[in-house]
Amino acid sequence: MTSPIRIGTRGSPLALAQAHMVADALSVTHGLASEIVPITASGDLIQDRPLADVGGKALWTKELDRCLIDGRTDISVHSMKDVETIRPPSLVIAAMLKRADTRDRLIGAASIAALPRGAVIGTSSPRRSAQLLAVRPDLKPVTLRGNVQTRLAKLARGEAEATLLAAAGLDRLGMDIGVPLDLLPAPAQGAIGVECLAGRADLMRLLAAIDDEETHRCVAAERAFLLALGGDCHSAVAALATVVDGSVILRAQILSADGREVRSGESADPAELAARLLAQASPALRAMFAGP
Ligand SMILES: NCc1[nH]cc(CCC(=O)O)c1CC(=O)O
Repeated sequence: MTSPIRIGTRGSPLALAQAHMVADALSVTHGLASEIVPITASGDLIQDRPLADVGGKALWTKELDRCLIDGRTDISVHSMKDVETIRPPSLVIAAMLKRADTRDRLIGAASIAALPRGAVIGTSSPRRSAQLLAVRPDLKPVTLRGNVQTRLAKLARGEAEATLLAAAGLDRLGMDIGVPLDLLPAPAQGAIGVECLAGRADLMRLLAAIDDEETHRCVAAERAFLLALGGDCHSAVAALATVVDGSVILRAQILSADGREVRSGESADPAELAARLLAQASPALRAMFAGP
């Protein structure tokens, strides 16, 4: 390939940092030049409401997908956590970079236990608020949207006393803040995916060389679990796969919004685990999911 590879990305500082990581990998592995093409996603324009209320994960990918399909970009770089489980059939996630720290970090207190009674916690993630409420029912989750910098600015202005952010994102931004928590993360947290047109065999070959197979297998298992649950952006779902003796083991949980019901389990089979947790769940929790 002679012309630089055009890398479509969202324009937030985190998204740009991730796009540069993919550009570096292509440069190191193949000596290839690339060009970063920032694209505004509809999700970036909506800052005042939880995303779950305005259209979900497609808000992050729709414009990037359009650019690939129209040939304005060659590849898209995504936080895999923000990518819907069902993708357009003409696109394929051809590579995932080696996964970073999968944990959340708490910012604003030394631990969950150290938070003052009734503390206001800024997060728009149903998973994070349910997991917090499961251990501290007195806490008051409030919506806190925007990119990492925006959320931290809102925190500094006193919109909340504390917040949870992904360690991977903070690390990629060079922000050494917060304390890691041992909560089970969102499916695919910490993984960066590279997508291209399924018809571009030339690109798929290049991307295969920067793919981290273990990350890819684990994220695929976490996404298979999400797909089998039939969850949407309102459902609180956590999942983390690891490779143990060559096999993928998935640990996962589904939670009610108030954190009073938590169904957890472990399996080598994502669909089996989804079916098992749904079978254990109360009718109200099960109703949060479309099911297998
Ligand atoms: N939903 C926003 C989002 N998507 C991916 C990351 C962090 C990076 C990652 O998980 O790879 C973040 C920010 C956050 O949750 O703190």
